Amino acid sequence: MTTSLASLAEFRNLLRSMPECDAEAMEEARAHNGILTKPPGALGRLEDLAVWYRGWRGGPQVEIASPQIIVFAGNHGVAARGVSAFPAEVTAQMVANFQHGGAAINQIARVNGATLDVVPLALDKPTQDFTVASAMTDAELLDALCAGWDAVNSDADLLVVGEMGIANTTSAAALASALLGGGSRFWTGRGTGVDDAGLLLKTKVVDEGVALHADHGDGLETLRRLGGRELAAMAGAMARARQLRIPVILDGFICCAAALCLVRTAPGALDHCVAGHLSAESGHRRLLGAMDKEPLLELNLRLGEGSGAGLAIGILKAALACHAGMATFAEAGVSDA
Ligand SMILES: Cc1cc2ncn([C@H]3O[C@H](COP(=O)(O)O)[C@@H](O)[C@H]3O)c2cc1C
Ligand SMILES: O=C(O)c1cccnc1
Repeated sequence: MTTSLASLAEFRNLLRSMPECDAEAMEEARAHNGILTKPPGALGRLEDLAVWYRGWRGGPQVEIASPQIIVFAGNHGVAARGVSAFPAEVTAQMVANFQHGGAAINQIARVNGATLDVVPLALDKPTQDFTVASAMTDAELLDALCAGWDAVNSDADLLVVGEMGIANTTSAAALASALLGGGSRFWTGRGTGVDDAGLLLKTKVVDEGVALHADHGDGLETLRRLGGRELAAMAGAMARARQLRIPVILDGFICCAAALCLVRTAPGALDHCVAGHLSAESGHRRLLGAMDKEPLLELNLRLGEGSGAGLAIGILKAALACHAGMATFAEAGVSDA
């Protein structure tokens, strides 16, 4: 089945008419939490996660059996400005590493029972340097959104989207700065580990991009101007997951910058997403705050690839396993309060 989007206008329309969560399934899940053999609320956020998950899946499904992780890779024209501690060729080299099973995300996917798909996006054709032009044309943005949209497995019951793209923390900082304001230095972090001089240069580059492209449209148009193919593909995949009622775990700063573009195009577009972790990239806490998301984990990761979200799959699986597998007070013969 081909599911590709015909136009950016179609994507915008779809985003504004996405399915909502099933209030009845949520109510049922809440009531079920209340009769399990534990003090009320004692499983904390695990209880909320079970309610949220069941609300998005609807119906009686109570276990997570088929999580999918997709890593999208893209190259950035702005890398030529020297904003990363690593050279641009690392993007393609890491794609090969993902394909051979040698990256962090391969191990995290395996131990959490998730499939891992790797989708390189025109790696030999970097986006335009956003300090001189729009990163992508309309057609390039649409292609990348479609790549994300089409990569989602409709049989998956949970989705994590990750990325690989040297210089993409610069792009993510520019998106956050353009869409949320507050000044580029609030959003610009060290990424792969630039030194103080590198951070200064990176902040200046973000400033230049924002000066050229801010206030020129909605989240999607900002994504076209300041984003990258892998960010757009992540956005396309998150939107497709919403259409399929597949809950999504958000990863770090870059994934969240892509997500921000969706919610700045259609409010409510991220209601099916939960924040997997707090990245050590400096702007992430503020970015999560702007999206009203509370991270599940804080492990000082600053990697991307979907790593923090991939780790949170285990938390969500445990939440659903408790919800479905625990005995009720009546079943276990345990005295109720
Ligand atoms: C070997 C290696 C593996 C990675 N895996 C994820 N990233 C992460 O680092 C990059 C963003 O940082 P910056 O904006 O500073 O380039 C992205 O590719 C991101 O996924 C990696 C980076 C490197 C070097
Ligand atoms: O938080 C992230 O996604 C991140 C941070 C640093 C480098 N790469 C990714």
